[in-house]
Amino acid sequence: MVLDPPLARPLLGRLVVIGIGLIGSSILRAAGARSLAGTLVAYDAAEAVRARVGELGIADEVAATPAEAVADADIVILCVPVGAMGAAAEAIAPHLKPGAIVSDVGSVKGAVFTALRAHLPEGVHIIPGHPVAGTEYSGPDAGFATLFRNRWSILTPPEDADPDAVARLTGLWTAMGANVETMSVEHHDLVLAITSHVPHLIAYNIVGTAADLEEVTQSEVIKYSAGGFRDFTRIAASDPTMWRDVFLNNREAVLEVLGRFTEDLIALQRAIRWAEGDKLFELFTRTRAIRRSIIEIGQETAAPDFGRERG
Ligand SMILES: NC(=O)C1=CN([C@@H]2O[C@H](COP(=O)(O)OP(=O)(O)OC[C@H]3O[C@@H](n4cnc5c(N)ncnc54)[C@H](O)[C@@H]3O)[C@@H](O)[C@H]2O)C=CC1
Ligand SMILES: O=C(O)C(=O)Cc1ccc(O)cc1
Repeated sequence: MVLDPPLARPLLGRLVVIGIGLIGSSILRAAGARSLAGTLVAYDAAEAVRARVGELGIADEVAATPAEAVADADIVILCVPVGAMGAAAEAIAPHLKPGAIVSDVGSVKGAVFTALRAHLPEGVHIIPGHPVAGTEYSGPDAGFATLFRNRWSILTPPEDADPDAVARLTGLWTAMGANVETMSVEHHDLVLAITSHVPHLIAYNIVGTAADLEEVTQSEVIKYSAGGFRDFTRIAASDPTMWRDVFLNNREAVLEVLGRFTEDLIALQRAIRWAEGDKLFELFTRTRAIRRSIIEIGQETAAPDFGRERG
C-alpha cells in the first residue's frame, strides 16, 4: 500500500507532534512522506525517545523542551497516553501562539477534551481527534507512513469550534490518507467502548484466564491454542499504560457496554446448559453476516498484515 505523491506546496507551516510513539511517529512519517508541513517538529518527554527520533530522521527538528517545540506552531497534535494529555497540554499552554490548533489522537475523547480545556488558553482552537488505526506495538520504531490510509480518523470538535480550524485539521488527516468523520465526544466514547475498548478488555481477560488455568492444571492451554486464541493474544499484547488509561478515562461507557455484554454472555451460558442449539446457531449466523459485511466495505483490520504494510 502506497501513499499519494508529495504535495507541491505544504498545507501548513509548523506541525508539532508531542509524544513520538506508534501514532506520533506514524504522523511524522506520513506528513514527511507527502511534504504536508513546512517544518515537522517532534518532542517527547523521554530523552531516549528524542534521541531515537533524531536517529530515525523523521522530523526536521527534535525539540529539547515543550516550549521550544510549540513556539510558532500552526498545528500541535498530542500523541501521549490518555492519562498524560493534561500534563502535556499544561506544558505547552504558555508557549502557544493565538490561533494555533491543538489536537490529539487519544482513544478516549470526553476526558481528554476536559483535560485540554482545563489547561489551554483562550484563542487556541481545541479540536480533539482519534485515528481509528493502530497495532499492538509501541514506540517510535513501530510507526509507519501508511498507518492511516483508508482508515477512519474521528474529530470531535466542540459545537462552537471554528469551522476553518476544523477544515484545516480535516485536510491534514485526509492528506495522510484517512477518511474523516466528525461526532460528539459522548457518541465517540460509547461507539469506541463497543468496538474497541471492551473487545480489548475481553482479550486481556481471556488470555489472563488461560494463563491462570495453565498454572492450575499444568495443562498446555497456550501451547495448543488454535487461531482464535492467537488473535486474542495479539490484542492482549497491547501497551499496558495506554490501555490502563483508556479504561480509567472511559469508565461510564465501558461499564454500560460491559453490563450488556455480561447479560448476553449469561444468555449464551444458559443456551449451552439447556442445549438450545437453535439459539446458538441463530447468533453465530448473524455474527458471520456482520463479519462478511465488514469485509465487503473494506473495513476489516487485516491485522496480521500490518508488519508487511510498513512504508
Ligand atoms: N496504539 C494504538 O494502536 C493507538 C493509540 N491511540 C492513542 O494514541 C496515543 C499514543 O499511543 P501510542 O502511540 O500507541 O503510544 P506509545 O506508547 O507508542 O507512545 C507514547 C509516547 O508518549 C510519550 N509521553 C508520555 N507522556 C508524555 C508527556 N507528558 N509529554 C511528552 N511525551 C510524553 C512517551 O514517552 C512515549 O514515547 C494514546 O493516547 C492512544 O490512546 C490511538 C489510536 C491507536
Ligand atoms: O491493534 C488493533 O487491532 C487495534 O485495535 C488498534 C487500535 C487501538 C486503539 C485505538 O484507539 C484504535 C486502534
